Parts: sequence; C-alpha cells; structure tokens
Amino acid sequence: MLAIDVHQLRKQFKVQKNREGLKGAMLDLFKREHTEVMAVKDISFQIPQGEICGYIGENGAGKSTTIKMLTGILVPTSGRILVNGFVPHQEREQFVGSIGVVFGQRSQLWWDIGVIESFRLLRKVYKVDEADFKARLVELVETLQLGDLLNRPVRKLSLGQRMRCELVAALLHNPSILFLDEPTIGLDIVVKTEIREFLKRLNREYGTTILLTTHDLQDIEALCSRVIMLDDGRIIYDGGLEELKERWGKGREVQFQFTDPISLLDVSGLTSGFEGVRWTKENEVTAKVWIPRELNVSDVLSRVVGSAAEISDIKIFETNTDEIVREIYKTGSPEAKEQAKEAVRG
Ligand SMILES: Nc1ncnc2c1ncn2[C@@H]1O[C@H](COP(=O)(O)OP(=O)(O)OP(=O)(O)O)[C@@H](O)[C@H]1O
Repeated sequence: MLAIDVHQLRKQFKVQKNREGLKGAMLDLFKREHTEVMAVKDISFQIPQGEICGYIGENGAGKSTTIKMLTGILVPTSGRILVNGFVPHQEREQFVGSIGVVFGQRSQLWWDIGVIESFRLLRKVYKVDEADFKARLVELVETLQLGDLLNRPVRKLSLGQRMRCELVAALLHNPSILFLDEPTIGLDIVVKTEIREFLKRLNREYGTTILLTTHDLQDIEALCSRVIMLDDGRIIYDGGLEELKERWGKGREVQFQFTDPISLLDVSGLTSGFEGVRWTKENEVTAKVWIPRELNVSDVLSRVVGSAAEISDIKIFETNTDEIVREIYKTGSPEAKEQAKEAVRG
C-alpha cells in the first residue's frame, strides 16, 4: 500500500473582498463580495512507504494547504487523497492514529502544564496502551535528550527544546507517516542538525515515511532523496535531488592545488579546447576551474591530472542546491519551469 496517494487534488478558498472607503465599508455590512483563490491546482503524486520526501516552494505556493488536506484538517475542493489507505477528512478517528504531525509554527503541547502532562493527555487522545507509551517515551526521551525538561511547562522551554518535545508528542503513538511543516524554522544550526539526525534514524529504524515542507534546503540535502517542487499551486518538479542538481545545476567547480607555483596562463592552457571552462587563481599554487554543465567533469579532470603539472590536492565542489532552487523560484527561469512542467506531464 502506498503511504500517500494523491490524484488531481484541488483546493479553492473563498475570500471576502473589502470594498474601499466608508461607502464600501457600509455596503460590505450588508452584502460581501467574494473572490476565489485557487491554492492547489489539480496536483497528483504518490509516495511509497518508507520514503523521505521534501515538499518545497516559495511562500504562498500551496504547501501548507496540501499538508492540511493530507492530514484531514482541510476538505479538498476536488480530487482524491488516500493516506495509509484512509480518506483523511472522512475517516478521522482511525486515520489520526496512523499519522504524526508537527507544525513548526504551532504547538500541540499545552502551554502552562509540564511537558510530561501533555504527553499523558496525548496518550489518552491516541488511546496508546500504558506499557507501549512508557517504552516509547523512554526511548524518545533518551534519543532526544529530554530528561530534565519533562517537568517544565512548555512556556519555559527554548524553541529548540520545544521542537524536540513536539517531535516526541507526534511520535508517541508510533505513526507510520510523519508530516512536518517547517520543522527547523528558527532553530540554531546545532539543534537543526540534531533534529535531522533524529529524523534519519527514525526513518532507518522504523521505516517511517516522512513528508516535510521547508524553506531550508539544507534540510532537503540532509534528508530527502526526492523533492516535489510547487509553484503557484502546481507541481513543477517531482524527482530525485541529484537529478534536480544535474538538470539545473549550471556547472561544477574543481579546485587544484599544485606542487609548484602556476600562472593563470599555464592552467588555462591545460584545458584548451574545452569550451566554457573558466579558471581563477586563488593563490600561488592554487587555482579553481569552473566546468559548465554540458561538459563531462571527468574528461576535464583527466586532462589536468594527465598533464606535466604536479598536483598535491583536488577538491570538487558540489552544485549548490540553494542556488539552483532559488534561481528556479526567482527568475521563474521560464524555460526551467516549462521544462519541469513538461517532464512532470510526460
Ligand atoms: N484559509 C485560507 N483562506 C484563503 N486563502 C488562503 C487560506 N489559506 C491559504 N490561502 C491562500 O492559498 C495560497 C497558498 O497558501 P499556503 O499557505 O498553502 O502556501 P505555502 O506554500 O504553505 O506558503 P508559506 O511558505 O508561506 O507557508 C496563498 O495564496 C494563501 O494566501
């Protein structure tokens, strides 16, 4: 069974218009005018059990709206959703037992009571057996190092501590799918890394399926083999992260450290004939070469390595996903968007 199966999913919101001026406000009192906003436009995708998939897009692209439909909080305007074989908004009671949800910007813990009390209440909500609850709590508390936080009220926790507690709260009933909406927002790099490690482990040990939205592409790099990219309510890319980099990455950079001092002229000579290759000198013995996407990196490398110049070190710089994705978002890079839409269609 697929973890998530979505067909032609659409969500349209009715938004009240505000008319201008005093007269407008008076008129609004009697009869409001409405417009429609289509937040999600007939999207389809399937996620198998055990996959970690990133769901990305600019502000307002429709990510949260999708997650809310997948978790049964919003009812779709049209289309079909099956999550763990359930129709989320129809079969709520059984359904919520099989999923966990963390919204980075909202808490599911009670503000004024000890964290452990919130966990106990959630145990009742999810009808988790006492012995299972204890075993799971011990394990999660240990992995996420929550020991001395458990008796503190949530309002006294730092954001990072709270987020770790949110994860425990979402996982106490051992769900097979975890939805994360901006799980690392506002956290420092140390806590971000801890949370990423924890999620990887969860996926590895329990096969938990994870769908996560994020604006932090480091989350995607660290966790996801697959990315779904949304733009204005439509899917513009659905595929591997590596493929995304390959398809839209503009090139690779390789840094060479030579044994003896070199000049820019020397190194440029090494790659003569390769069109578009650009060298920059970093210091007496170090130079960087930029290799455009159209060329095979290893062809260029072997030419340099096979030359008379003696090399003491080589570093290859990975294509920066941040830059690629920002480029697609920003320029809309019309042809990239068009290509992507075609790839999804075809
Ligand atoms: N309850 C609502 N009523 C009306 N319009 C809404 C509602 N919720 C979302 N929208 C609109 O739907 C579109 C998609 O919003 P959504 O929150 O899903 O985007 P998002 O990709 O999650 O953005 P962000 O990264 O900012 O969280 C936006 O234009 C938003 O204004």
